[in-house]
Amino acid sequence: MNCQSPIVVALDYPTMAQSLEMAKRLDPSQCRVKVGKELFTTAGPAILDELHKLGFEIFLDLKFHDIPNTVANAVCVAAKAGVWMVNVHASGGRRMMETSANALQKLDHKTLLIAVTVLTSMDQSDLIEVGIDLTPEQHVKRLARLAQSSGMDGVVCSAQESSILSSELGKDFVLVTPGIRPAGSDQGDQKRIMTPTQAMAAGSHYLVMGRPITQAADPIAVLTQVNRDLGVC
Ligand SMILES: O=C(O)c1cc(=O)[nH]c(=O)n1[C@@H]1O[C@H](COP(=O)(O)O)[C@@H](O)[C@H]1O
Repeated sequence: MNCQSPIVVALDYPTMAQSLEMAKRLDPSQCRVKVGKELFTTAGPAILDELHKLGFEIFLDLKFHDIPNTVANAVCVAAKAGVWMVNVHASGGRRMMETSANALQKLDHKTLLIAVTVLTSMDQSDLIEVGIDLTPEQHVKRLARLAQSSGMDGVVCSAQESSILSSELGKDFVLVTPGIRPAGSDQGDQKRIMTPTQAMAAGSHYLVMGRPITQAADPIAVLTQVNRDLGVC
């Protein structure tokens, strides 16, 4: 399915049934979907088959962070399952990312390999508590440069960093941005947020949206409006 929309809907549900109920209301030409830790832990790899059968491209968001051998093998299993995108934590370091990128290159699968920089739920005070005396933007830049030179296709960052990363790392380096909130929607636990239109103008390639769509009274209306505002679909 060739999807023109940059929206990736986060299917953060506690059961496979609930996630499939939402997926069946969505149209794979209007969005991609993300399977994260909650859904994968309850449903296992079977959820990937079910969503593929419905025609969706899938971002498998398990944020792998472990020794190089373990992460590279996990990334390859994900690629063989046919997912469109998979992610690891950039803070796992160069050898972890390079080993994963090299292992993936040997396969015949075109899965995008993306590194998480600084979680969008974190601000400067959270970084200080874990021993990082940099602003979120400085730390994102450092990790994104490391990710790029380690062979990653792109990074997960907040849209607040998209503009600077786009100009420093080039327009082809994929920027996946969660923490997307249409004007007036609940911020929840996200700290570094932007609206969909602002995020695209800043240089984001893909916008991850969960609760603003999945918890809405009419999820399809929200998705349709966002796509319309962005001039796609
Ligand atoms: O890798 C991610 O997808 C991710 C990284 C990050 O820094 N922040 C972040 O929110 N996410 C994911 O993006 C989704 C955001 O969901 P909402 O806050 O409900 O829109 C969740 O599924 C998070 O797990």
